[in-house]
Amino acid sequence: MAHALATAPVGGRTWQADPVLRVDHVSMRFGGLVAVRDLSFEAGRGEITALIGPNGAGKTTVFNCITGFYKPTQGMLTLTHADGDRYLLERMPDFKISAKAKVARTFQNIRLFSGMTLLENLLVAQHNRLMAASGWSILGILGVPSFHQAEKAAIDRARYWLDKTGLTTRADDPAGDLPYGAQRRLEIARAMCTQPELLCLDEPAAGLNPRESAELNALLLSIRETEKTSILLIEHDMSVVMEISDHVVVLEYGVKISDGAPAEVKADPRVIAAYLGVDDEEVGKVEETLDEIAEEAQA
Ligand SMILES: Nc1ncnc2c1ncn2[C@@H]1O[C@H](COP(=O)(O)OP(=O)(O)OP(=O)(O)O)[C@@H](O)[C@H]1O
Repeated sequence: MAHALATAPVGGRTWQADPVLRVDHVSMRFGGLVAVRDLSFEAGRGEITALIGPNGAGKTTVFNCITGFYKPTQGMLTLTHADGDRYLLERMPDFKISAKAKVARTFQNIRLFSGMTLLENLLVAQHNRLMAASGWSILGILGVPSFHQAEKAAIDRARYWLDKTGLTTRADDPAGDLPYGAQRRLEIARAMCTQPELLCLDEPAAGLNPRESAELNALLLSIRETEKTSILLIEHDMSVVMEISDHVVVLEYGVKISDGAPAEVKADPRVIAAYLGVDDEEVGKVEETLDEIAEEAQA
């Protein structure tokens, strides 16, 4: 679903007109295993891009290359801020990717500070900015007004995200006491407190019930509309992918097999084959069947 936030499309592809992220010919090897092979795609600014594929397809490896956990064996990853500043992510250490390039991520397994309160978790996320504002403690100790302003802004931002994620009433509870779905929302709130240009979510709907999954969809759509944040997500839950994505990239065995709008990808025989576990030789049959269905629909 293309939407109003994107600029004029090139060849109908909004994500190519103004990409926040360009992945150019990226490969990642682990010894003899090629986890990602010659992968190229763009994620559009202000759009929700989904990276999908069967287990072991290389999705998390791509995330780890974008966020600096791994250095790709080959290829380029270019992040471009709205003001035009460019960052070559494959050349940057992970702490600079989050602090300077402003890429935030969540993980497949929740990684909150479970003994800290929700509010504390969201303030820790803003530690770098607060440390800089405190002149690495000196201005903070001296009680300089600019530090107090930064501290107040951090608390206001934390409260804003607690509100957006429906967690305000639990602000002073330990994060570990939250139900699973609420912990997932808190992780997203924590990432958003860093005011990212690109928010990377690794299976945000994993383990959620249908109601929580619908709440997640609403939250992600609201982040796109209100904050204009670009989102890249790995997701197995097709209801999430098809309902909220503007653009879907499909991997299988580390290779891109499809790239397009959700409706196009859903009808792509290679994607159907990958998901249904059809052998390569049978892809032709799947294609024929789809053609027949299309012809019948037109008749
Ligand atoms: N650090 C590593 N060392 C060796 N092999 C790895 C490493 N990380 C990933 N792999 C391998 O790379 C391939 C892709 O794994 P990856 O976790 O990226 O897939 P995925 O698409 O995220 O899978 P899932 O949906 O199950 O999370 C797999 O064969 C995996 O075993």
